[in-house]
Amino acid sequence: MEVSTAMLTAAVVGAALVYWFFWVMGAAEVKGKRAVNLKMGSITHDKVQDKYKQYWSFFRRPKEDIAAASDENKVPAFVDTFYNLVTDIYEWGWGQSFHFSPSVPGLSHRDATRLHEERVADLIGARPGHRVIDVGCGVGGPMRAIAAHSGANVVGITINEYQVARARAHNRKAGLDNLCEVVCGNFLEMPFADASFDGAYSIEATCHAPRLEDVYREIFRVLKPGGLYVSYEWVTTGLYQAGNPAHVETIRGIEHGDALPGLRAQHEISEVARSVGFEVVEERDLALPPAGPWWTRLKMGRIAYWRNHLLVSALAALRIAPKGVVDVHEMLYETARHLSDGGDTGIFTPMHLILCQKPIPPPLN
Ligand SMILES: C=C(CC[C@@H](C)[C@H]1CC[C@H]2C3=CC[C@H]4[C@H](C)[C@@H](O)CC[C@]4(C)[C@H]3CC[C@]12C)C(C)C
Ligand SMILES: C[S@@+](CC[C@H](N)C(=O)[O-])C[C@H]1O[C@@H](n2cnc3c(N)ncnc32)[C@H](O)[C@@H]1O
Repeated sequence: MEVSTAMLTAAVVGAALVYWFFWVMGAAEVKGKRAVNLKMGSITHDKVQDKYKQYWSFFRRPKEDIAAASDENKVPAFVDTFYNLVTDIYEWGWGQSFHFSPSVPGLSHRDATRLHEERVADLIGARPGHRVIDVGCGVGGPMRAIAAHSGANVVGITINEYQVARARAHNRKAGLDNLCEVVCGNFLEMPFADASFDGAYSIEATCHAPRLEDVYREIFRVLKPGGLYVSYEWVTTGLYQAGNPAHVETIRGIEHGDALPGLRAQHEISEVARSVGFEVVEERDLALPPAGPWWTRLKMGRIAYWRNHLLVSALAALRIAPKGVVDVHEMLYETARHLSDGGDTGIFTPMHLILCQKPIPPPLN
């Protein structure tokens, strides 16, 4: 082979490899969000690393400090920063639904996710003509599944402006913008009238509230009497021992890498629900057998993590992605380790289900 032919072949093969690495492999989980499109929400390129450092130093403090009265109002702002930093990486590496689900033999992750979401619609009896609120809606994966499955109108609320834009774009693309609406706001002070929703749900979102009672009280307020509310809560289980250093490290790791002001214990959830006026209809941990482990999806991704690390490092070096993206990606890698330790030991569950009803007041005589 002539030298020029060999060089040309090498160039073509090289170009094909780069294309495959960045554009084909770059779309790790769902086609549509590619590594080359990783932005960091509404943070400008030059501010990403600083914002990441601010986030990290806030959430790494002892949880008593985070919960201190003076800081409670700051939590939603840091949660907003967190979602600016992670939203694109989540979409790229996980999909449009930012939650876990029990693995189901024979079902893909996508189908198991959809099943976990449709369960919510069925539990609250969502149906055409109903107006349902999605508290902490992310980029709207669950909202679209629930609207499509039930025919109900769904209004999502998220603290993060970037997620609002992503969710609206996905709703339009899926042809569901007639049923799905997204609002930017704080779920601790929702911009909705009293008794304006027929049903409500939250999927792995209320764990971001410094005090669970504040968000549950708001949900109670906007629900119509008789309306049902279901939530998948992140909690420590009865197996967690506060005196066991390995347990403490796992739970602290989950809190730091997921913008959580402090995980609650499983038994606290129904106490809080009742304290704001709800009747508890059902409560159980969906992670318990016979459910398949929710954390295997995290473990199976080792090679994908390594590939993703190489990709984000290359993109940051080429200045296509902001420099801080590598730090954020490393933080998520560590978080995935703590989450799967939480699953292996059984000290943590992200799917403690609580189904509540707002009582109908007795008629006045
Ligand atoms: C409910 C919450 C988020 C839950 C999950 C959707 C996310 C928790 C940890 C995330 C991830 C960890 C590792 C990432 C990996 C290093 C990267 O290459 C690709 C994306 C990850 C898999 C990422 C995806 C989303 C999570 C599983 C919290 C915040 C309350
Ligand atoms: C892990 S994501 C889950 C998103 C969605 N439920 C899903 O399963 O795809 C948590 C969501 O809660 C939202 N959130 C956290 N704190 C909030 C607050 N104070 N007000 C409104 N939304 C909040 C985040 O912006 C994010 O959309």
